[in-house]
Amino acid sequence: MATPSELPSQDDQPVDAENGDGSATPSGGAGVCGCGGGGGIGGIPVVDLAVLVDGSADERSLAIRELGRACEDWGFFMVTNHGVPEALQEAVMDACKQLFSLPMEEKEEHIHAGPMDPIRIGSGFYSVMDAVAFKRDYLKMFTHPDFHCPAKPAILRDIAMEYSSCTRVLLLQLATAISRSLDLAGGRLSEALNLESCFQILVGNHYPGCSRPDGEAMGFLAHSDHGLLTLLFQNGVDGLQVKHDGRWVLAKPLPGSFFVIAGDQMEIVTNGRYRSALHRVVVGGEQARMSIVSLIGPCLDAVVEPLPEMAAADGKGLEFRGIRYRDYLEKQQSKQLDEKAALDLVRCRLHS
Ligand SMILES: O=C(O)CCC(=O)C(=O)O
Ligand SMILES: [Fe+2]
Repeated sequence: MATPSELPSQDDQPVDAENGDGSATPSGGAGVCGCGGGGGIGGIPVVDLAVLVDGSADERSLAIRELGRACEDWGFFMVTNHGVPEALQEAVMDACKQLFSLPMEEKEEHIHAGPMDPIRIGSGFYSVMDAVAFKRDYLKMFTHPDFHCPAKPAILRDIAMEYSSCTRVLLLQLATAISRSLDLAGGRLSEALNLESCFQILVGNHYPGCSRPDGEAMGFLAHSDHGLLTLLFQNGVDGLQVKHDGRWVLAKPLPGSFFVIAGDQMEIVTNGRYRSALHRVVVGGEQARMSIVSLIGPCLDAVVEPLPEMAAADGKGLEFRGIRYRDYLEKQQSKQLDEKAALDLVRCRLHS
């Protein structure tokens, strides 16, 4: 359970990445360029996948440069025109909602699961404010290379399988473009991390609404994700915040977009050039918040270490030691969430 010091304080309030009228639009325009944000009004970068994949050669190379800047400056961006059907997103959200409302005995067998079990259902109390407890319920399921899914609700299986494969394609496309943004061949990251056998999980997060609309509390403590890339969408209730330039920024999605979050394996393999993004969830409104996460990491047996090209390129030497992703995951999952402390397990030297 979080201590009061983990609650957002007055001077820790997020900067709104929106335009003052409640809308969030890409600050640079989403036209032909693949990434419309990052400059101007300080918005979260926006990457247009259609431009990245199908644009002219010039448009693609500009989009890749801007994607690289988004990874370097934020480790967090939105992706639009991503090709994942909206109906599929709604279906997966709905199926997860059904799972959370099942009676306890229907979920029992997965509630006592350990961090490396392929299906886990749990609840985490993260904070208390004025005796009001805020809670996060979650479902975690491993979906690749082997697909696992709770038996109930029955509709979840096919939907989750489809959503998992659709979002895996998208995440692998982004990994290829990110590889290019590092001046490497498109397949370099995939080859180094054996992404053909990538580890993938789907996570459903549910933060129940609260009858005290003035209350605000942590739904999910500040952390970075353990994998390579995380894709996330929400049910229309804001709460996700990302740390940028030392300040918390409220993440407001463009309609139809996903958030993409760089994880710890991205930081290791790029030798710190693309750092994992610190993010958290602050909840407290009357409406329940839900988010659906699809995360890919390296193959569980891949030893993740800085690419030699990256270590040589910046001349600062190796920032991280190699580690098998499975070992990293086990260690990270068995510890209390503590911002980016898990990365210290593999840090060669603490940078200033
Ligand atoms: O609910 C959210 O928006 C964030 C969830 C998250 O950070 C996670 O599942 O790792
Ligand atoms: Fe996360």
